Amino acid sequence: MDAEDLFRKLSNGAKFDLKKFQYDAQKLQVIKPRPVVGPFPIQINSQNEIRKEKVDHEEEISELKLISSITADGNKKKQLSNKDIKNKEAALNQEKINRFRNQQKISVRGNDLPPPIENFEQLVTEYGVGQDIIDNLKNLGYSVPTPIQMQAIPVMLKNQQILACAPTGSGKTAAFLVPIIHHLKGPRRKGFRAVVVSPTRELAKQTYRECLKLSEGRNLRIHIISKASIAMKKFGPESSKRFDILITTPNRLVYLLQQDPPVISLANVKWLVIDESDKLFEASEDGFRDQLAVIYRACESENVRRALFSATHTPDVARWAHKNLKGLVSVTVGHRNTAADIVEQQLLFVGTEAGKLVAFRDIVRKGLTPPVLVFVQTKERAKELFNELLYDGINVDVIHADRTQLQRDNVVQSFRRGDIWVLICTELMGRGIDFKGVNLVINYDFPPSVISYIHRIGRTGRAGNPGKAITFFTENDTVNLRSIAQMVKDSGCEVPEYLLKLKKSSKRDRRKLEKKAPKRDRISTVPLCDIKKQKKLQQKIQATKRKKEKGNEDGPQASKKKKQKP
Ligand SMILES: Nc1ncnc2c1ncn2[C@@H]1O[C@H](COP(=O)(O)OP(=O)(O)OP(=O)(O)O)[C@@H](O)[C@H]1O
Repeated sequence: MDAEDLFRKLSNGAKFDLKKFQYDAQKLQVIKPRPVVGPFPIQINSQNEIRKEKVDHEEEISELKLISSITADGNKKKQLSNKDIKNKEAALNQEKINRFRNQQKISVRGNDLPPPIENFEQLVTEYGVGQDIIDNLKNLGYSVPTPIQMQAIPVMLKNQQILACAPTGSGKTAAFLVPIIHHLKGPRRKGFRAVVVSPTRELAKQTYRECLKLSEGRNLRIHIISKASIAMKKFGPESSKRFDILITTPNRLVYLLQQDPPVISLANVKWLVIDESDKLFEASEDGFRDQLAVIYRACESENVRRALFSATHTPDVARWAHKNLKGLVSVTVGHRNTAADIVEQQLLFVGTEAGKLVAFRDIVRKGLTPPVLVFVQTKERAKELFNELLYDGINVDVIHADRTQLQRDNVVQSFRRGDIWVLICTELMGRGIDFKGVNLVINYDFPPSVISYIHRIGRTGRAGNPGKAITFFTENDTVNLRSIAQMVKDSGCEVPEYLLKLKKSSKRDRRKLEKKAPKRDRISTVPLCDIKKQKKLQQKIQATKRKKEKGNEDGPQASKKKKQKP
């Protein structure tokens, strides 16, 4: 009888939720004991350990000094030279650093590596970072650094170029913003000295907001390129001198750079940060990679430093970074390309396309705890599902590339405020977006890649909060199913055994799926006679929303925009 059978027997044959009863299962060795990999629990739990280790380490060093003083008196056989003591001290220090990195699941490669910080105060004492930045961090509720912040901040403070990979929701944004704000000090009227590139406008806006908060009191001029600022011809060689930090999507920046003559200069840029670097390196239809090349060339200063951040790692980016970035330090937290295991994951077989709505309604019937994010593969399907759920009377909205920027902004705001409970979205929202407290992510359509799965489900389980992700799959979703099932299992969640034994999909099929979404039946169960009724309802809702949006535009948003003006 193996341990699992024994466990079942002890529990009267009941099928145990191994995730829920993880502690008992680990004790009975039904599952392997797993260290908590989520960034937040590790560091919070380990604060006492850190203190204890510090004491142990100090004791070791003073013991070393004591031995040497005894030997100096000639009471011991071998006298330790000063050099020996120094070497031994350095070895003990390194051992301590390694132990700490192991605890925090930080692995690091490169030369001249700074030790990780254990608390934000060390930034003041060891790197001369202003207390105002630490206060700003504290005001945001960041009392202890996350593992990526522990290691990436010192690396960037030492002006080293970095390739960083850490789980979704683990605080990468502050990890690159803090050193940049420190380096730039205050406004200089030299034009942009730091650029942060993000794949979507929503993410750029979020980073912009975090940058404003972290740099409060420094008067740095932070700018985000908007359609309006382009239309108003806000840029020009002189006017852009007023700014210090630029946060943007690649296409808008490239548009300005490619004007004849260019209306924006990146000649004084000291830091170029590529957030979601693997996405921006994709040679996709969006042409991100080509756009990135234009930006890269425009940052022509000899001293420009680059920092690449993402939750997922692709060999392409790593190869490029190692080849092109001098003195590169690579920092990885946890295992590469794994799902944040603070998220409880479930793979749900729904048979056919029609089964998805049934399953969704079943989840709603059992009780849905908002906010909920629902991912579909295309904007057409997002609209279809929206119509269905609207008909069900669910408090739902939808975001996709066809909506106007104002609509997109308003939807994001409403979802953040809790006015919308269920938000249907496409891959657009898959990366980087930090909605506080998303309880559930539903992959209504199976993700096109393992990387996409990691980012999508990473919209929940952020900043140490638990989350849940349910992924529907039909009999046609075979590509990547096995890999994703393995990932779910490795995170300690249950998956049906047969999924792990499926045939591995070919590279060609995986590529094909990434390039083109598979054909699926329309999402629609609304009887024809009700369609008219539904359209009317929709028009009514849209009209109310438009009214609201107009109100918002004239109201607080407009005054906020005025405030941000340089
Ligand atoms: N040191 C900290 N202590 C507490 N909360 C933090 C800390 N650092 C960041 N956070 C919070 O954690 C959440 C996730 O941070 P962030 O958006 O930077 O994650 P990320 O690693 O960039 O995620 P993704 O890979 O999905 O883009 C945010 O809500 C942020 O405010």
